[in-house]
Amino acid sequence: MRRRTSPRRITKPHVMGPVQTYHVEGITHEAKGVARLDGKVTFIEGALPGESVTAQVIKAGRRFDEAVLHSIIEPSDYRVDPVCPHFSICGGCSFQHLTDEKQLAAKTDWLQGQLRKVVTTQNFEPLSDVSTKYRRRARIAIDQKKGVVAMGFRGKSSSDIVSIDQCVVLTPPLQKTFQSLKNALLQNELAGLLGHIELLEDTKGISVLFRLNFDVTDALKEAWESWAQKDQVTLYWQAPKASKAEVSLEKMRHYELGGLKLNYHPQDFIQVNAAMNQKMVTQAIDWLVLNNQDIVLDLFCGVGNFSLPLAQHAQKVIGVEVQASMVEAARQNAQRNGLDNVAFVAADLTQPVENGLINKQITKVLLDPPRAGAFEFLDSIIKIAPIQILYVSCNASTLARDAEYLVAKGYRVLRVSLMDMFPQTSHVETMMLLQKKK
Ligand SMILES: C[S@@+](CC[C@H](N)C(=O)[O-])C[C@H]1O[C@@H](n2cnc3c(N)ncnc32)[C@H](O)[C@@H]1O
Ligand code: SF4
Repeated sequence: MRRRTSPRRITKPHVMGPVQTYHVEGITHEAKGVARLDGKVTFIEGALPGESVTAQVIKAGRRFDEAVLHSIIEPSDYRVDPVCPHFSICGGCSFQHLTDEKQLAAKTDWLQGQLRKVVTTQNFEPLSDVSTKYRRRARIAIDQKKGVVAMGFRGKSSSDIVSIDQCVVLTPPLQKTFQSLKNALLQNELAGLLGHIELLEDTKGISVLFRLNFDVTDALKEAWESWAQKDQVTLYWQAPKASKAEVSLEKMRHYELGGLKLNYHPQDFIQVNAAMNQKMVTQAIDWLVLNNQDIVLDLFCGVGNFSLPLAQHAQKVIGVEVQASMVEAARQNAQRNGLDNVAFVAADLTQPVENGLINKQITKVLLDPPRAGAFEFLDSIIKIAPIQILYVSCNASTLARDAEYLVAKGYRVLRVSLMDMFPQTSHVETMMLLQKKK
């Protein structure tokens, strides 16, 4: 349990407007305290519900103002010390000053608001795991100004890179690699040649991908390969202007899920929270109550993260994914794991799809689209007429839009789960089960 904090003074630069006292009534999903002054809403970064604070308006709008916290007069019982020393300026996390339980409650309130048109239940089944040390993948920004190297994430209130020494949401092995990498890069010419760096931990170990803005000499590459060997890291180099790093078959990555082993290219999408991914996939199987009669369509399937586990419980699974290389990886993953009841199709689901996919024998559809949602494919789902649709979403507003359409076309929402895939941040992952009305 983290220590509750006492009132303290917080200073922020570049403020305008007088310091005023606010009573904070609520919190947004981006962790901004919501207060009212003379009837006008003010969002206060860093303030918590129930607190009395002083703050200064930095942006005055017609409908609302935005303010920065100046001091806390009366702190919330749920305020805790942030676990990361960079929290006040790093934009990577928004919620470290609030207890884990209240973070989840704030996200649940917000999600209920987003889904109010389609969901009547108050029971948003929570799914969570540890709240730090969970990120197995991170994209680190790097900048070099006047010889000083900054490595980290964009700031809370600016797009400047906040230089960090540690990041507590990364898995411990990635934290160690980050520190070693930073020490090695500080004095090294490679720092000036990089666009960004990607850190990745999976069952194969640790990897670091250097996204280059400029070419590197063979000598420099060799020096870095020695560093990588010493730190037991696999290095990948993405050349300037190349869309992806070139990766040989032996250098493909893999992660384990249940007893399955899934291969992927280091730049392919994988779920960043391994423990939550396992729980999410297990929950999907539970909710769909699959049997050997079920034919399941897994849309936006990636390298088969849901398709393969689903295939262990269904008669057949058909996965659909836009990236041909991921479809190929998914096929090989099925083969290597001895699953012959799963097929994969490469298709762009925002475009009209081949008729074979509109298959009336499909009993259940799982979809896990990117943030834009899946609106273009909804009419096809309605033609397929599955008895159940399991929608996994990383963007509640596109989920709300898509679910509203499905409800209007004859489905009802049976269950909703808020999956806390990214604790400390404002991101929310949702699972929704819809059932065809009789
Ligand atoms: C949120 S990820 C989910 C991947 C997979 N279900 C998993 O759990 O690892 C979304 C996937 O949709 C794919 N995708 C993005 N746009 C697409 C499109 N227009 N048509 C088909 N697939 C798409 C991406 O390549 C990515 O693999
Ligand atoms: S993203 Fe990492 S460095 Fe930034 S606030 Fe969160 S834990 Fe700290």
